[in-house]
Amino acid sequence: MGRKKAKAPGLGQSLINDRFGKKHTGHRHAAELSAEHDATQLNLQSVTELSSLDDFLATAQLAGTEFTAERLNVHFVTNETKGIISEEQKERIDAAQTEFQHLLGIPRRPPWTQETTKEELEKSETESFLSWRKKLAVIQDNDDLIITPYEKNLDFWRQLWRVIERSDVFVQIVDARDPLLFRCIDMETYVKEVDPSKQNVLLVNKADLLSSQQRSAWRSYFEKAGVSVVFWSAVLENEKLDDTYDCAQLEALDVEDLYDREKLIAFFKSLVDKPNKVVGMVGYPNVGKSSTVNTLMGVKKTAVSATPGRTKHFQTLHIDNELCLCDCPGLVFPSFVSNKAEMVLSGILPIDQMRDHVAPVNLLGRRIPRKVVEVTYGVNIQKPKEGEDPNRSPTASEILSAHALSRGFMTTHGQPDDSRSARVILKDYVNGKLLCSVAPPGVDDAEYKAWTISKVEKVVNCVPDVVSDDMAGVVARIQRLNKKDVGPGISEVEAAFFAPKDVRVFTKDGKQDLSGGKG
Ligand SMILES: Nc1nc2c(ncn2[C@@H]2O[C@H](COP(=O)(O)OP(=O)(O)OP(=O)(O)O)[C@@H](O)[C@H]2O)c(=O)[nH]1
Repeated sequence: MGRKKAKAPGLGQSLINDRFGKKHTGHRHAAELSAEHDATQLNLQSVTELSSLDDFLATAQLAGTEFTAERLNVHFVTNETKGIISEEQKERIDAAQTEFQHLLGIPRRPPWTQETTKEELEKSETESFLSWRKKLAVIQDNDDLIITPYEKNLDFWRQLWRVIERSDVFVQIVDARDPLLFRCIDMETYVKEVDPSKQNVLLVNKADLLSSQQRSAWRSYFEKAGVSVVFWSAVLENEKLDDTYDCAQLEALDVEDLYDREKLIAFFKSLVDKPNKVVGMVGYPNVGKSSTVNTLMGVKKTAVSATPGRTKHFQTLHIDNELCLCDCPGLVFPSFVSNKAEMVLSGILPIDQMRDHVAPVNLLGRRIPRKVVEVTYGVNIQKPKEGEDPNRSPTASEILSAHALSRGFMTTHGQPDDSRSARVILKDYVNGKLLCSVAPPGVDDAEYKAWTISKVEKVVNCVPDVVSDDMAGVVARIQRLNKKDVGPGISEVEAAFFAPKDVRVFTKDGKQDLSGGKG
C-alpha cells in the first residue's frame, strides 16, 4: 500500500496537536525520554475497548502525518454466546488458539542508541506499535478467536518498556483464580531479550482464595514449566499491618504456606547480586498490584478499588536502601478468551458497564459448584427437573431467582429483579466473596471443585468467638446469614458485607487475637 507524506497537518497531526497542545519539535536525545514521559505529559487514558470510529481515529493519531487510512480489520467480539459453548465449539476454539498463540505477543520497543533523537525514537516506536496491532488484527479476523480488549494506547506500552529496562527482577502479578489468563509468556521472553540477566517472577496474588491443595496443584504445574512462582495474598498481609485485626479464621483459611511480606522482600533481594535492586511489577488491572505495592511499602490501605483500571502511571518506590519497586500501570495484554462473559468474570470488563448479565451468570453457574453459591448466600437453587441431567449446572435464571427472592430484590412488576442480583453476584465473584477458581491443565476439574467446596464450608461455618467492637455488626450479620434466618428485606449493602474474610481479626504480629480485640 502506497504511503505519501502529507504536507499540511492532517487529521492525525491535528489530533496530536489537540492532545499535546503544540507540534513536537526540537532534537533531543532518546535518553531524555524516560524522565520526560511522566504521567503529566503522557496520554494515560487506557484504551481497551474502542468503537470502530474511535479505533480509526486513534490509528490516525498514532500514524500522525503519514496516515493514509490503513485498514486495521479490528472488530469486536462477534461470536458472543450466552456464556456457554458446546464441546465441539470448544475444540475448535482450542485448536485455533494453539495455532495462533505465537502471534499473541507484546509490542517490542525498537532498538535505540544514545545518538537516536527523540523524534526518531518516537517515530520508530509508533511504527513498530502499528505493525504489532496489524498482526493482532489478523487474529481478530478469525471468527473462532476472541482476544481480550488489549491496551491500544502506545503510552502505556512505553511505560512498560521503561519499567522492564530499569528492572533487575520483573514480576508479573496474576490472579490466583485463573493464573494462565493473566500470565503473558511473551512478556517473560521480552524481559530476557532486553537483558538475559534479568529475572522473571510470577506472583500469584489472591492466593487466599485457593485451598492449600489447589495452590499445591498450581505450584507443581508452574514448577514443571520452569517458572519461578510465589503464592501471596496482598490483602491478608495488608490486614496484618493493622493491629486491630485478628484472624479468627486463619486456620479455616488455610493459608500457612503463603509468603509473608518479609519473606517476599527477602526473596526479591536474593535474586539480585548488586547493592541497588529494582523490582518491576506489572499485571492486568484489578489483579491487586496497588494492594501488593502498598503492602510491600508497609502502607496500611483501607480502600482499594473493585473496579479495574485505577493505577495510571508507573511509580518508583523505595522499600529500603537496597530495594526499589517500579510499579507499571495496569496493562491489558492480548490474551485469548472464549467469550465476553469470561472477561466479565475475570474482572477485565467492568460489571457496571455490562449490558448482558445472563451470559456471565450462565458461565458462573458452569464454573462455580452449585453448593458454593448455596452455602455462601444461604439459598437453595432449584434442582434439575425429572428427566434432566441431575448433575447439570444451574442456569443463570435459577441462580438469579434464588438470590433475588432471598434478598427481596423485586421489580415494580413483582418479579425477581434478576439484573440487580446479577450485579451483586458477579461483583461478589470478581471480589472473591464467591469462591471459585480454574484448575491447572491436567488436574481433574471435579476434584478441584471439591476442594473449593470444602474450603467454602470451612470458612462459612467458622464463626469467631470473640471480635473487636467495630467488627461486631459485621459478625452479627454473618451469624444471621449463617443461621439462614435472613428473609426478604436484607439490603444490598448487607449482602455485600457477607464476606467471610470480614471477620478476620489480626494482632500486630499477625497472630490470632483472642482478647476480643481489646488486648
Ligand atoms: N482476596 C483477595 N483480594 C485481593 C487481594 N489483593 C487485592 N484484592 C482485591 O482485588 C481488588 C483490586 O485490588 P487493587 O490492589 O486495587 O488492584 P490493582 O491491580 O492495583 O488494580 P488497578 O489499580 O486497577 O491497576 C480489590 O477489591 C482488592 O481488595 C488478595 O490478595 N486477596
